[in-house]
Amino acid sequence: MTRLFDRVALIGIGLIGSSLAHAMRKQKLAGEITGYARSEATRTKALELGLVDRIYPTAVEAVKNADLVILCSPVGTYGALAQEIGPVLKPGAILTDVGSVKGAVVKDVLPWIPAGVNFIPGHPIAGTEQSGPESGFAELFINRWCILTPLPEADAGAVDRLAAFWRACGSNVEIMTPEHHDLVLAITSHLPHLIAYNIVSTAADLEEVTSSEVIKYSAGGFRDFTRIAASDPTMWRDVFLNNKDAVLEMLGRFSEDLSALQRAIRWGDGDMLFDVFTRSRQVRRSIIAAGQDTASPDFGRGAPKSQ
Ligand SMILES: NC(=O)c1ccc[n+]([C@@H]2O[C@H](COP(=O)([O-])OP(=O)(O)OC[C@H]3O[C@@H](n4cnc5c(N)ncnc54)[C@H](O)[C@@H]3O)[C@@H](O)[C@H]2O)c1
Ligand SMILES: O=C(O)C(=O)C[C@]1(C(=O)O)C=C[C@@H](O)C=C1
Repeated sequence: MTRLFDRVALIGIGLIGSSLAHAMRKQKLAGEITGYARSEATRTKALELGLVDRIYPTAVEAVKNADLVILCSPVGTYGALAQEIGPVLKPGAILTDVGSVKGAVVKDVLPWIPAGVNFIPGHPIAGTEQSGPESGFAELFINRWCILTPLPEADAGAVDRLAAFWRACGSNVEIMTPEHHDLVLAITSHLPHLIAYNIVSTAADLEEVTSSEVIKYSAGGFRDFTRIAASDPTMWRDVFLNNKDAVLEMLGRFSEDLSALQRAIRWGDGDMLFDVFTRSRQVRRSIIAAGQDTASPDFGRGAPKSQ
């Protein structure tokens, strides 16, 4: 793979930042990688793991002369970071992010971006419940979607360069509006996390009553929820605070459907339960048929496609 950017700056070196560093190293996409991390421990770890060539205690130092700047911290931090780095971004540079929400990011970041800098929001639909600089791996983005939500006035050449970057990391790239992204992700990612946090929290309350039986007898279904519910609390707090409208809309729909199931159980409506379960099973089968089952042992083992 060829070098796509001379200098890439990573702002925040956690799961996604470190995975990007690994992917860039593996595919030789960047001449040089710089980083910003707030803690001395993360800065030392990032150098030790070879994730970055140089790492700084301020974002301003990290982004100087960078051709591509990627915000990889929780969504709630982007506005203040953009305000800080906006004045020192290199003219012609691309500023992007990996945040799980897009509308709020545009609102928070855009006001601080000088003319001549290409701000192109992005979101890799790839992750795990792990966090921190040691949790990343180069294959994370392979065969996964990366959604870009460029503004209508975005420079087409810059969008193509960023799309080429994500393809080189192994992803398939899709372009959509921030509003559409937030609505889709509210049901496919945000609500499932809320449900997982809630069911595990309810079970933890019951734990006192059942004295450790929840852990002892946790079967596959509950265990799968605990994996999702082990995701980073700061990241997910910021997701829900910043995608409020779409999540509340989907939560409303979900609650109505849950009430319908509750009613079916109460009144012994087996046909309804059977129909809902049959349709849901079909969704799972479609995901597997589309090759999007990340739990499969073969998922993501292939090499990134060439551009
Ligand atoms: N985890 C996932 O599954 C996933 C998937 C796709 C996108 N995302 C998005 O990627 C971003 C990072 O998530 P992650 O999973 O890598 O989280 P993470 O917790 O592993 O890493 C985030 C890093 O940002 C640092 N950070 C926090 N506040 C900061 C600030 N003000 N300035 C600089 N750094 C700061 C933290 O110390 C941490 O090292 C989030 O915006 C999240 O929405 C996460
Ligand atoms: O696989 C997981 O652990 C994830 O939760 C990844 C996941 C998702 O919901 O699919 C989580 C948040 C993101 O913004 C993108 C991906």
